[in-house]
Amino acid sequence: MTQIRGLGYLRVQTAQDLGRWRELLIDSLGFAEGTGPDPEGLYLRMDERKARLAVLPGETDRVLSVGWEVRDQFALAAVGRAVEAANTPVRMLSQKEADERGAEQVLTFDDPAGTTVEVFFGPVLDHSPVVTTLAHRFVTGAQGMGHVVLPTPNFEETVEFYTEVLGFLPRGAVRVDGGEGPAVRLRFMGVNQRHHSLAVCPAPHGEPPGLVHLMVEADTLDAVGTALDRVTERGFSISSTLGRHTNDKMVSFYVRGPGGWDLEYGTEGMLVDENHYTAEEITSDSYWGHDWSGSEPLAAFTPPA
Ligand SMILES: Cc1ccc(O)c(O)c1CC[C@@H]1C(=O)CC[C@]2(C)C(=O)CC[C@@H]12
Ligand SMILES: [Fe+2]
Repeated sequence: MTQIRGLGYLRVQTAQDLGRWRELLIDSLGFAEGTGPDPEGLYLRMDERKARLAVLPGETDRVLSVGWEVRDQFALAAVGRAVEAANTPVRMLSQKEADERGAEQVLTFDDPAGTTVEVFFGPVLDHSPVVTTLAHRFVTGAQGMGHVVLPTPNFEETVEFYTEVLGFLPRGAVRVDGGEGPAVRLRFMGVNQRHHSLAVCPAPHGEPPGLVHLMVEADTLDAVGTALDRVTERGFSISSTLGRHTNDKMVSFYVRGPGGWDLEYGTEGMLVDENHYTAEEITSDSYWGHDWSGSEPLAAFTPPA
């Protein structure tokens, strides 16, 4: 049994205009503005948490850390022991660093792809109303913040680490090789009723930004449709049109953010019942829609210049 309860937060660095990020995240996708220690940073709320997403100014566009939540200090200690037993060095963040992340205590280590993982307990709440420009709610709670798709240059090792060391449950796969030659799969993994909180995707170069997409879920199709109108009006590039996925049944679209990775914005994701679920291989990403033909190349898959 995994100790990890869900995706808790995501911290990214950006070299791009924070005003443009604001147009995307707050004005279009309906994130609520939160607060945090960096006066130049953008802190986004989805619920009663202080900040679920932090976009912080820096030299390059890259993921700073992916934050996974555990129940309490005992679960955090158990994760620390498991990671150390796998010969991966771990470090406890300082009080100041934990405060910056809005958590009581945070453990950090690198995954085999080089992504900085943070595991935390005791998220700090902000009880002020979550004021969004879409008048909707984000689906979080026991399903966590959403899901991330991480690129990795050493796929098998990365999947083993998340499943065998951190205890993520396999939640199926999709072949991305066109069916010929050696199988190349994108693998989905879950830790709660959300079908996947994590997917890992083979990427040859291990290039920044170290992220393929972040998915967040809204409670209504109207919020998703309205968000799609807004990103289109504001001239953001639509990586994929609206469609319904075959595995998690999510209706979503993908929009390219200023950082070279996508935000997937969806609704109607299924709830997995672990008593009956088995990991399946899907042969199409969607029942309908999800036309990727207009997508600009993802930074994570673009070879270094
Ligand atoms: C297949 C699928 C199901 C549920 C999801 O939340 C989800 O993001 C995906 C992946 C969608 C998409 C794909 O299938 C083809 C390969 C793609 C374009 C990528 O390289 C990243 C997203 C992938
Ligand atoms: Fe996704």
